[in-house]
Amino acid sequence: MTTPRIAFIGAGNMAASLIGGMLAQGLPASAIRASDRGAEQREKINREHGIEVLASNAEACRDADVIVLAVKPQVMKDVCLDLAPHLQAGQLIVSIAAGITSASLENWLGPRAVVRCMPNTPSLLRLGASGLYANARVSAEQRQQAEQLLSAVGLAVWLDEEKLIDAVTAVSGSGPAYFFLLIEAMTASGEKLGLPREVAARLTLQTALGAAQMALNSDVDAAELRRRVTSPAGTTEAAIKTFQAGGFEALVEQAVKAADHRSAELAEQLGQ
Ligand SMILES: NC(=O)C1=CN([C@@H]2O[C@H](COP(=O)(O)OP(=O)(O)OC[C@H]3O[C@@H](n4cnc5c(N)ncnc54)[C@H](OP(=O)(O)O)[C@@H]3O)[C@@H](O)[C@H]2O)C=CC1
Ligand SMILES: O=C(O)[C@@H]1CCC=N1
Repeated sequence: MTTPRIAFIGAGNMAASLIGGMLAQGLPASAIRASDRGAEQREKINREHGIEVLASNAEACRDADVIVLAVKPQVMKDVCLDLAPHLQAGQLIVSIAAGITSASLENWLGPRAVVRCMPNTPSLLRLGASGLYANARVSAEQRQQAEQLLSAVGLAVWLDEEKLIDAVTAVSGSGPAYFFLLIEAMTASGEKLGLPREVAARLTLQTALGAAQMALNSDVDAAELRRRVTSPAGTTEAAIKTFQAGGFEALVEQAVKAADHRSAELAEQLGQ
């Protein structure tokens, strides 16, 4: 397959993570263009990634094979309505916005091949996790193009049901922030116990990395790996009992459900 020309509309945090990951994977900088309304942001992305970053969304899209819509959900409608007259036949629209349905995008852009995708920021390190959903207009070649782009920056999983993008958003789209919160809390706790902050942070991070690698490479599940750390009447048991007494699992479930709910709510609020 030839290298697709990609245009990113909105060059913020998530676009930068995807662009950085794609370049690191070997995509030439000349294959990627972006646009952003902020002059400072345009300069920053151009400086950091060596790609062309334009002020005009329409110009960024000209002759692109794949157009990645990477603006906030709240401005998506206006961006799409402005862009619609400038789109060319055969262009694939990939939206990474939380909560904006493919039907809304087609209302604003006209009938289009649309892939909804929910990536996450570790894509920058090519350790991303994305869920993808294609509408019925997406051809087999376009499906492959979308998969090629997202699998270049990590795990890419297709979903048969668009509704499940809300769940992906709640688990892996927002997920890095949950782990960062745990890292922050564990580091602060280590510091309170007397460790220098830097030492507490490094121990926490290496433990997070080691635990994730172990779980990925193991043929037993996370619950069994946890049991293997937890000696009867030992220190881990004391900590786990405290987590459970505080309702840890139920709290995680509530938090993930809140993100899923918010994604559906965004679709209702912003989809008209
Ligand atoms: N951040 C994340 O972890 C993830 C985000 N997403 C989705 O990605 C999308 C982008 O999020 P994120 O990168 O965090 O947001 P950012 O605000 O960092 O990026 C969006 C960029 O688009 C610019 N922009 C706004 N309006 C326009 C316009 N009319 N034309 C061109 N550029 C414009 C913004 O400029 P300005 O700052 O001036 O508004 C900003 O630089 C969202 O829809 C979000 O749901 C999906 C997965 C993960
Ligand atoms: O918080 C948000 O709405 C976006 C979507 C997933 C991660 N960040």
